[in-house]
Amino acid sequence: MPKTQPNLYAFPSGDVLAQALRAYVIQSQNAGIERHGVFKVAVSGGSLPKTLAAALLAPSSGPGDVVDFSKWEIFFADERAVPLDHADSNYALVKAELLDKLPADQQPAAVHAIDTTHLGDIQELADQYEKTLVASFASRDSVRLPIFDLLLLGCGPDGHTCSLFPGHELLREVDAWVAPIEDSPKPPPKRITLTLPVVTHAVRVAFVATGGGKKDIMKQIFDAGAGLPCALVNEAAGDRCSWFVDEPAVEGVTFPRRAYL
Ligand SMILES: O=C1O[C@H](COP(=O)(O)O)[C@@H](O)[C@H](O)[C@H]1O
Repeated sequence: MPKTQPNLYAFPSGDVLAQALRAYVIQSQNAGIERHGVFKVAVSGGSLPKTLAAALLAPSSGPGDVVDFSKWEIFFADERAVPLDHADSNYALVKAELLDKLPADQQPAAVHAIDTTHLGDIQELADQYEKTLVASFASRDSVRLPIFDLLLLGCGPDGHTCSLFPGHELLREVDAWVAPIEDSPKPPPKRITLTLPVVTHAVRVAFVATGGGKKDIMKQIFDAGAGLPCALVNEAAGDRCSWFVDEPAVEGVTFPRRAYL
């Protein structure tokens, strides 16, 4: 069977990107709710939460354009081993950008932050977060991998995503759902992350990358296929993977763009 390609959607402005991202997330939300009554989504930190908030907090334009946070079960694609109110915490960022801005009747069904009693032992931190996934996605014996409805990911300027870094041995992890990393090249060094098999098994994976600072790595990911973590996701997920980028981020990239309809 021929391998499918990821969808590369490039937009002239952040506003247009946010509108398309909103439509895509709502489509994914509705499919998840239809499938199992909730929407199981994992989010990243970095630059993503701000763009996501711009997309999701916009007023609804009609009955087909409804973000129903009360059906959302939110997980973290990766997290830093810091307290939940620390400036480096991905949870703190998502809370400040998005969760704190939701009205009382639109609080998510669940927000799965890390259990901070395990900050000193990141293997334990990862194990505990994996147990959180097991509790939501059924037991590890009956489900080989959790299948998220959607992963909302960023792409670092080195091609990392989640806390999966180029050339790191964690890219070869095949068993664990959640893994610790002690030597992240980007600070802080201690983190936990969803593993590559979990990322690539999601129903949908969406990357958001904006700004000219990403154009060199985007060329490597799309035109050179250089074995970078983001490129590995593209390769394994194919057309289940969609990129929402602005024009500066893909300047010089020859990989064909698709129109977002
Ligand atoms: O360290 C991290 O970086 C990536 C990418 O961040 P960005 O600011 O370049 O978009 C992010 O997706 C990840 O969650 C975070 O822990």
